[in-house]
Amino acid sequence: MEQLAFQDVFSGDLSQCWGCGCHNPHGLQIKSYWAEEGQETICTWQPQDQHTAAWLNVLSGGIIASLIDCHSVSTAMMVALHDAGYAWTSEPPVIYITASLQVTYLKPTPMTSPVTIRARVTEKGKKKMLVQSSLFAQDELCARGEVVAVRYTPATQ
Ligand SMILES: CCCCC/C=C\C/C=C\C/C=C\C/C=C\CCCC(=O)SCCNC(=O)CCNC(=O)[C@H](O)C(C)(C)COP(=O)(O)OP(=O)(O)OC[C@H]1O[C@@H](n2cnc3c(N)ncnc32)[C@H](O)[C@@H]1OP(=O)(O)O
Repeated sequence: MEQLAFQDVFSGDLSQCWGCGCHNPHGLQIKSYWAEEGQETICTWQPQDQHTAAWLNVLSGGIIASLIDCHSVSTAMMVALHDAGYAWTSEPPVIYITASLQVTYLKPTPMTSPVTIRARVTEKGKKKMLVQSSLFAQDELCARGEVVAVRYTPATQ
């Protein structure tokens, strides 16, 4: 049986996210998994020709930022659920959104092979989490990310 990804349990609006919504046909449709339950997460994604920066075989920095954003916020949400003792395999009862996103581009990222992002939560506050990540291509570290994810409470609640 295929392994369940974090994004497979998002439905409704969450499943339409451009970076990670599994029901957005125009989006990146990333899939995130535990590398180590409750601690580290992993996402592997294959770039397509249209994701190029101006040079052929160099991945767009904006796409890299989106990959890091979505994988990191998904990680924050799943770590929050894990810490609260909830199963993460059904629609999440808490939502995190991006408060800040910082990307450091270390090397051009090639597009001929999949990129892999590994993330972990390095600081936990009552309402916010700091998620640090590394993006690799062909086993080389090409970018680093730092995302502040904040628990989102709709105004109507
Ligand atoms: C905005 C509507 C979003 C609708 C939600 C829909 C979908 C959610 C999406 C995804 C969830 C599903 C899967 C995950 C994957 C996808 C990732 C994509 C996510 C996005 O693409 S989403 C769009 C871009 N995103 C925004 O559109 C945010 C606009 N913005 C705001 O909505 C507010 O700005 C908010 C909520 C961020 C904070 O507002 P707030 O009132 O809750 O914050 P508050 O003041 O209470 O702070 C609480 C603690 O966060 C710290 N804090 C706050 N802001 C900070 C910052 N910028 N940097 C560092 N720390 C910060 C404070 O310092 C305090 O920290 P401490 O607790 O330690 O004092």
